[in-house]
Amino acid sequence: MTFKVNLIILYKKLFNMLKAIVEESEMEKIDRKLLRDNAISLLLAGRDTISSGLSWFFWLVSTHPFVEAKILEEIRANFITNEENWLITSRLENLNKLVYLHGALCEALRLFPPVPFEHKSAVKSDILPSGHRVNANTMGIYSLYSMGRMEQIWGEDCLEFKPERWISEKGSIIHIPSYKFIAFNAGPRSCLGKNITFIQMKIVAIALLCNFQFEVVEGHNNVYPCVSIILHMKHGLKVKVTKRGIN
Ligand code: HEM
Repeated sequence: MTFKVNLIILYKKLFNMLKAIVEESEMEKIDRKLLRDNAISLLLAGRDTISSGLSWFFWLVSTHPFVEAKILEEIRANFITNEENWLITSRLENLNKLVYLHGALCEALRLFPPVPFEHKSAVKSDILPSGHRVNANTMGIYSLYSMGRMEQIWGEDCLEFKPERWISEKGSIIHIPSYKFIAFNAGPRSCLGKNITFIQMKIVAIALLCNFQFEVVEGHNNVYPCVSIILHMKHGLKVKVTKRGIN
């Protein structure tokens, strides 16, 4: 399918970039192993995370018809949508126009962060703003899942799926600091693939939403996360898929 080809092209570009960096550097002789390991970690880091994020995104969209309609309206307004031409969508400047879709993706990642918990260790003993003392090497585990749903952080409507939360009055995306929107972690070891994630998720979302409608199968009410390193759906997502044309 076209979107699969697009992702392969993206990864090929990524691999060639890494190759060029190694070839151009003085360390040319090193380490094809370094190159291999970096390419593999980029591929692995972006596989289950994106698929989990997309599953929750499609579930949220299919259960919020108003949001789905607005996403489709935005795609319709910004793209030529016949199949031959849809490759055009993979251009960055075109994807950047999809502000509402961007907001919907951020909102899905806020409510269902594919990496649901994280840890940090204290280099030396310290006192947290809360007054709690931590000793050197103490490991603190924190829940990205809970942080995405806290009223103190996101306000009274923190449990609602509201792409509008991310959009300013002027219609542009509101920048939210990574210590608040924590799905990609914050600080020195945060996700290197954040930007490419949005490109990939947008391409898949456009390709699927333009061509198909997804309805959660009646009676499949047990959609909730399983506790694991990646926030998969415990019982998967059963959907009825119907073909549609966007025009
Ligand atoms: C929805 C998609 C994604 C989410 C939610 C996500 C989230 C995260 C998080 C929370 C971390 C920190 C992990 C830790 O501290 O142990 C991380 C690290 C990382 N991510 Fe992602 N990620 C996503 C997609 C991607 C993609 C597509 C790539 C690459 C193509 C990628 C590459 C990396 C790499 C290389 C690191 C390690 C950074 C470091 O340790 O310095 N990620 N990601």
